[in-house]
Amino acid sequence: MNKRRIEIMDTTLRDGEQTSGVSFSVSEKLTLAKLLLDELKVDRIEIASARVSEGELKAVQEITHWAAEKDYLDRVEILTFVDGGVSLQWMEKAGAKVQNLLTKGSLNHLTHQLKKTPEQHFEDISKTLQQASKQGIKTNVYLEDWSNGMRNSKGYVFQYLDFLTKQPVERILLPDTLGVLTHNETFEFLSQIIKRYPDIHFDFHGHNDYDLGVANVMEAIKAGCHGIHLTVNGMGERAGNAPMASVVAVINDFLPEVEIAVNESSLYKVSKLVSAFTGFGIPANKPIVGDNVFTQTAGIHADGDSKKDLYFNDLLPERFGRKRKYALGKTSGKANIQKNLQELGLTLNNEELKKVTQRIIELGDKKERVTKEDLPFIISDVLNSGGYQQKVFVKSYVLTHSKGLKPSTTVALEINGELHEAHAQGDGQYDAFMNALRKIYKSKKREFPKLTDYAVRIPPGSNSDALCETIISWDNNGKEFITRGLDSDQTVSAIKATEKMLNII
Ligand SMILES: CC(=O)SCCNC(=O)CCNC(=O)[C@H](O)C(C)(C)COP(=O)(O)OP(=O)(O)OC[C@H]1O[C@@H](n2cnc3c(N)ncnc32)[C@H](O)[C@@H]1OP(=O)(O)O
Repeated sequence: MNKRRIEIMDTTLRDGEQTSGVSFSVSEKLTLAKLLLDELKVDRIEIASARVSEGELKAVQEITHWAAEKDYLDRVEILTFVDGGVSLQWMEKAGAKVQNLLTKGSLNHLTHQLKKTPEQHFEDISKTLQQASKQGIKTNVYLEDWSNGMRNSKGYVFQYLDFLTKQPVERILLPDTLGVLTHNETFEFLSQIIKRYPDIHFDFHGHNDYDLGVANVMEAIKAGCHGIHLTVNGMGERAGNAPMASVVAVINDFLPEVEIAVNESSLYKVSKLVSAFTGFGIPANKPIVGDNVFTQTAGIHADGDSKKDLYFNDLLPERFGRKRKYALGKTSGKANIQKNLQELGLTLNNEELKKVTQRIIELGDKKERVTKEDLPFIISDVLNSGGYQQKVFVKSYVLTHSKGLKPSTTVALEINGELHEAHAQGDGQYDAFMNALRKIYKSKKREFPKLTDYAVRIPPGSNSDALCETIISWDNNGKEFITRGLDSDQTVSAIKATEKMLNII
């Protein structure tokens, strides 16, 4: 089958940055631009609105400098305004070569915001296009509020498109600016336009106000659109834009007639990086990239998977560089526990398995979070079998915190019956504690894992706000795991989580 190639334009760095509270630094924008084009392999990126700030200008200059060396300038776009050439001067300074000119796609916006007639607007646009051509800048044109335009002032939209399709324009960008379209309307409106102008390249830009972003993008492609606009993690103003990872999976799995260049296996990495740069956590249930989306929780599901992968769908985690997990909690059955024991290389007989399952269900009932790494401790406790022997003990420590002096600690650690002591300073008490441990492990030439995430919370369901839980993620030579500690003192709960880690590596 001859596949239809669709362009993916990522606008995380422009529309995504319009998420309230988000601002990328210059180096973050450059890092993401490189990752999006070189690794995720989107076709184009929109990286800023013109005129925004000095910092934005600097970021765009750095990206265009890099893009020029790679011959990517045609793939790097800037949102500009119909402002008598001010945005174009900004583009010149920034070294950018493609503008996405923001114009009015509804009579409502044109009349009330710009206070112009269609003829005046077209005249202004025509002058901007001529100026751009003189400067060697290519133009795509946004019809802002186009979706409402199609509902309420269709005559204006077609009058404008008749004008625009005769202008020196590369692509026409059709945004559902307020995320109001249904999937049926998206298909209907775009079909009408694409049939009328079959030789013009149209992009669709979907917002997610009704959670219809992905569905609308799908309909836009079916209607014959040539490009779509997406953001990583669905970042963007209000409810955000159509999210990259979900749309890519939908195209790959449900639209076999369509071809895209995006590299599925990089989606998770890019998503994590955007989350780290923006401080916007990825919801655990966000398709493809959320923490929980490849975790089976119900005992029946784990059982079906053990027998014949019965609860798998086409979204195999390995496609996205991820792994299937089996959660432990009150809906666990024996099969969940078995799956986790296999990973840890542990075996239990049927009787033991029942007892451990029962304890995990009890803990789940109390809203306690149980991780795979807790299993050895639970087994040891439940079976009191002596089968699991704790090897490493944090025997004693002193932590100091004082004004004007660096926090410091002295730690005594018992490893396989041998006592070690170390003293260290750090940026905080826990950092000092970790530095002391690192010293001991270095002197013993033992590996020490990297801490990759650290979260503190009051455990859900806990009646006391004096109790605190620290959940730490570790990476030991590519093997990732999580440990938890519970205490009334935040640092002590982190130390307890760390002691568990020392007994796992
Ligand atoms: C599709 C989208 O998401 S659109 C998002 C576009 N990007 C942004 O707005 C983010 C960056 N914006 C900014 O930094 C600022 O708004 C600037 C620099 C563009 C303008 O700032 P200010 O001069 O302070 O104006 P302010 O933001 O209050 O108002 C916007 C002005 O632009 C005008 N305007 C609105 N749309 C357009 C357009 N497509 N082209 C030109 N001017 C426009 C408005 O009518 C208003 O003009 P007025 O002050 O003469 O009434």
